[in-house]
Amino acid sequence: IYSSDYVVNKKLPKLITLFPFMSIRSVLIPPMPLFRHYGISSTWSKRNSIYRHAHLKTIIQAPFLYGKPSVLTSSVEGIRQIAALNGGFGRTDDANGTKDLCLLGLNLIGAEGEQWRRHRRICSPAFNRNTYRGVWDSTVKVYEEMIDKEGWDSVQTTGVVNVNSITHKLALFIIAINGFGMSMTWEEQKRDSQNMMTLQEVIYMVSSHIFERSRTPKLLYAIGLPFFKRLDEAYTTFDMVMREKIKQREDELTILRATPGVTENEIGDLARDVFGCLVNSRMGASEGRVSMSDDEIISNCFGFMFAGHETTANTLAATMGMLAVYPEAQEYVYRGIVDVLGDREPTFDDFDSLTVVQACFLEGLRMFPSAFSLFRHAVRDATLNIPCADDPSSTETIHIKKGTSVSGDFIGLSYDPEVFSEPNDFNPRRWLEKERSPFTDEKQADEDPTRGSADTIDGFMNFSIGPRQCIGHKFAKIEAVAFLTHLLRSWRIIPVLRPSETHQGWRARVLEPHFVMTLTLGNVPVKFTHRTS
Ligand code: HEM
Repeated sequence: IYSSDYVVNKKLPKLITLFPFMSIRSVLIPPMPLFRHYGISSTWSKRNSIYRHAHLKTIIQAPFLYGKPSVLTSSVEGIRQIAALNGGFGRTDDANGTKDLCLLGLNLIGAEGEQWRRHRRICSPAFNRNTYRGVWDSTVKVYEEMIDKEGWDSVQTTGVVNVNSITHKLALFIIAINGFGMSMTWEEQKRDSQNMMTLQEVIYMVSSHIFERSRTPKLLYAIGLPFFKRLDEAYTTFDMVMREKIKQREDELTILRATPGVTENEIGDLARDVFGCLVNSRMGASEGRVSMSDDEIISNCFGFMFAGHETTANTLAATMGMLAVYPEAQEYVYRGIVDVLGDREPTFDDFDSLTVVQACFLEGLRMFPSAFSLFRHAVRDATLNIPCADDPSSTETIHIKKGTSVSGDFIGLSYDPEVFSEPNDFNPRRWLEKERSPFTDEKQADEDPTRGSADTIDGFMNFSIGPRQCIGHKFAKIEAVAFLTHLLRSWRIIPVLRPSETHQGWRARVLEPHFVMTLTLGNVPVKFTHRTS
């Protein structure tokens, strides 16, 4: 069933399953390994082991009850090839949910070909130093508000805190502030006298029910079920607020542009966030620049919310969870922060020097790749040339028929011991090979001219690679580094253990993700103890 119509190489090892890993049935039906149904979390539960016998680190996943066979690869070269723009693999597909993300109009995530190029050309300049400074500053502001409103400033130890709820709120706020130009406060807002949803509720609702919105038949709205009424209200309000914001920002920019003597820098200041840059890009359209419609601006902001909220929040929660499991790594990161800052407050300009915090976040992302798979399908008959695992100097060509799904497995890659030694250990130091380790001789470390960069490790792709690489990767890193630096310099993260539970036992119980569109963590219970206590 799988060799002739889809994948041509019969030699590839096949993992026979009941359904495809990535299918609605895999999400809905709990795993039953006895019946060869492993569920959507298969690549996590098997980590790298499914490739152990595959001499190409590439297998065919062959469902026998329902669905088409697909190719799954954790090979660095394989993932590079499927991520390339002209390699014969496309992203947008009904099956992988990208089309749902265009429910408000075309955007960067859902576009292909020339349309994608246009969106990327307009969106890329919006991720600039001004925006990043805004991301840092707003993260610090939200952090300070959190400390104040949660009452942490008057205690030495907090009660049990679910880290995940903090990081989700933080990440959503930072996207709303910098992606849509909205203002958000940590304290819950109150509804007005007409009981209209607050802006926070609107944003929560819109960001967490994308698939319900795109896949539910209109009839359910017509019946007037309360949930769908609220969903409708949220989406309608979101659309209205965004249109008003576009108009308002456009008016401000028009006035500024018409003022004699105003420099491009001053205009840039007003277009200070991603949203402002998208609006501003349109103002130059008459000068021959490419531009976007209102719908496309709104849809792109919506896309940033989807792409940047859960991913950043889950990675931050996982990183903090791992820091709780590995207190010595936490002390290492703390000492790295003190090395850079001493007693003074961190600023955006410290970002490049805070390599140890960057490393900590990258290590969290390696161990929990929130975007866990690179979904592609062959848009024509295509080939992959993959080095053999047992002899990397020889390659094998895999022929793939048009229409076959091909996934890059970031979990398999991240836990491949040939790419990351001791992959089950949380080890931020691996990103800073040349960084001073606490055990290195002081003088020798100071003389090392290459010290100090959290460079990416060859083979790390959890922000993807190639032309469609995550446009928000630096946005996410800056947000994470600003938050973790502030938190870790004042607080120790301690896991809330059950009686006689070990740190590793806590890790196995708590840091076990579940999967929908992203790799997601549940409740991550910790305590924070002030470092002065
Ligand atoms: C830890 C956080 C993040 C992770 C792990 C992550 C991961 C990824 C990955 C793997 C892709 C490529 C998907 C593919 O090629 O099919 C991607 C694309 C994308 N990401 Fe992120 N992302 C993160 C944060 C963000 C943030 C904060 C934003 C926006 C503010 C963002 C916006 C996007 C967009 C718009 C794309 C599509 C780019 C294109 O197709 O040209 N991401 N992300």
